[in-house]
Amino acid sequence: MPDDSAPHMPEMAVSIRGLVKRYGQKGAEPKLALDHVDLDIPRGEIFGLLGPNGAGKSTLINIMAQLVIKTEGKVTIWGIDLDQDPRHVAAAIGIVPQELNIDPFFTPKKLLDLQAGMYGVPKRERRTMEILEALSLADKADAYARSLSGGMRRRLMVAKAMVHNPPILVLDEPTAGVDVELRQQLWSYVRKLNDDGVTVLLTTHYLEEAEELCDRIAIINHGKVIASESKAKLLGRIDAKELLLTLTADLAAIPESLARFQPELTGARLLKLHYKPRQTPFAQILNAVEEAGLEIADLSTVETDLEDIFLQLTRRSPGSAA
Ligand SMILES: Nc1ncnc2c1ncn2[C@@H]1O[C@H](COP(=O)(O)OP(=O)(O)OP(=O)(O)O)[C@@H](O)[C@H]1O
Repeated sequence: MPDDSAPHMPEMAVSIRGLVKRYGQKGAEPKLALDHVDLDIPRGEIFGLLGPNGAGKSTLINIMAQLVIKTEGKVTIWGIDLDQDPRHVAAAIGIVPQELNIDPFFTPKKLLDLQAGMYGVPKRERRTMEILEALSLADKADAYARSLSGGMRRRLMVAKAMVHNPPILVLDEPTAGVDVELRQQLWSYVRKLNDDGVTVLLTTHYLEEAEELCDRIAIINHGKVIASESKAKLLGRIDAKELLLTLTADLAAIPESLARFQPELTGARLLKLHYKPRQTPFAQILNAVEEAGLEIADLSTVETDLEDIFLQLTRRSPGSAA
């Protein structure tokens, strides 16, 4: 695990300024995939990068992984400028790609050894078994990779990305197409690595994953970062809640006096009201319901979730088709 006691630990694990990527296309205008992106990922956090398909997430990650060459801008990883010292940048970062490209005839132990060799980790400093243990793969250390389950293969990809002990781990869609149980397992591994001091950047399509796991979230759309803040702040952005009322008697028509709460009758006795908690005290709604002659048997409120915020932000952002 990264040595937390080391001096000169950067405040930001990743810092990006004015990052532009234009993909050249034969006979067509270049495709602007990243449009002056600024992004800071504080050390020690789990940071989620969200965005619709084609937003530019993979391009951003691939620039950090040095698989794609940027057009403009400055990328600093663990305090190191990508242009000045690409080799040390590569050493500071471990990437778990989306695809499970594992040679079926290697054993996990062999795979990690090869990877460590590739990164120039001296034999005596290799922690192959320690990493396999951390990812619950120790008992499969000598099994052929082809005999591993999908979940084990994914864990092996994480293990592979960690062999050179990078302080930053990047996971591209770690749980795409993965079942619920396995997703929970992977989340707990990511949390464990993070508890041990690893800064984690993950891209995801699953808003639930970001909500569950991330300290901070950036939303990218059409190559632009349209939000980047703590999860709590992001979730607090929308002042909107729903109140679900179960009434003691069937309701034929919604009383006019409740119109300001955009009421919806979702069942004979089920009434949904919308309100802005910062503007409307809860008691005011209950009074209005009582004055309208309705009797409440039960009630519950529904919080805004990341999905509402995501949809609102990506719809609002310029160039959006929605
Ligand atoms: N090699 C390329 N040549 C031309 N255009 C490309 C290339 N790679 C990506 N693009 C375009 O750049 C934009 C951003 O793509 P990118 O793959 O970074 O998006 P993404 O957010 O990762 O999407 P997804 O979630 O679908 O992987 C898209 O419009 C894509 O079509």
